[in-house]
Amino acid sequence: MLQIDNLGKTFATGDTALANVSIDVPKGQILGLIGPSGAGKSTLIRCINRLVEPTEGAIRLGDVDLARVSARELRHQRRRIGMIFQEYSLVERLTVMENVLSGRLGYVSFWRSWTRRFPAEDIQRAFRLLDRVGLYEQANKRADALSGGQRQRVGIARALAQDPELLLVDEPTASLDPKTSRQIMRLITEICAERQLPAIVNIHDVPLAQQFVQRIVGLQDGRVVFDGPPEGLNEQTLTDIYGEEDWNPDRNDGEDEDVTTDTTKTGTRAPASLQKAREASA
Ligand SMILES: Nc1ncnc2c1ncn2[C@@H]1O[C@H](COP(=O)(O)OP(=O)(O)OP(=O)(O)O)[C@@H](O)[C@H]1O
Repeated sequence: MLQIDNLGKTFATGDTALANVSIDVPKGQILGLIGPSGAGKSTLIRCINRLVEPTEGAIRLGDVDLARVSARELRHQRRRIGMIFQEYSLVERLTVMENVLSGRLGYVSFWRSWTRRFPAEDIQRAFRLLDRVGLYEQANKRADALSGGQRQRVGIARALAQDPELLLVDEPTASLDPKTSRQIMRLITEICAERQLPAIVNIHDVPLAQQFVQRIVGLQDGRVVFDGPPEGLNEQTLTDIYGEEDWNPDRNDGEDEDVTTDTTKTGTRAPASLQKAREASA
């Protein structure tokens, strides 16, 4: 479905953010993108919808190479890609319904979008989506009256309103508490399964990724250093991705403690992040 081939990005500053990145994402697969700060996760997501121009490589969505399409064609192609953002990117003073309908803006005429007069079928679709994300009753509320989790549900419904073939999800839970984060990840994964939608989720929280995604790609310094199932993450592969000191949050908290083999808290020698993921899914 999505085929990223030998993708590279070097910024004008000379910083190489991505090098030789090749990833295929089949229909319905949810891929969690992990890696330390500066590894290139956002750049990869932004190259796919060409918010950042790739320096080399191909990004095929179906049979269209998004890296090669003209600016005019790109507007059309972007309708095929739904985006979900960390900070929701809602229009706060508009209602929930209006925010969801804004996902249809790429499909309606200039006049309709300017006057915000959407076809009846778009409104029906928006109600169905609000029902699916559990916000049917909130349709007429202003976005700024919602909780963070509810706002993210609006963001999900808006992305789906454009009937995308691919979801790009950038840190969807970074502003949410742990329970709401799990609810949002569960909703995204269920919806992807229902619609056979492929998704790339940029996610900092490794245990959360392990709990919900089917495949993990680890970036380090712009290169893919891990590509496999969540069970493939272990002390060695996490060290490949995050470096010697950085992948275990417990280790960072305690200056001199060596907690990678801490048996007091976990009762096992499993890396803490893996242990947390097991606990969360238990
Ligand atoms: N506009 C830019 N100009 C120059 N360099 C940039 C630009 N945007 C990103 N970079 C560089 O590209 C590299 C990858 O950055 P990117 O933001 O993609 O990383 P990231 O993995 O998303 O990090 P984080 O988790 O902190 O968001 C970094 O070295 C960064 O400094």
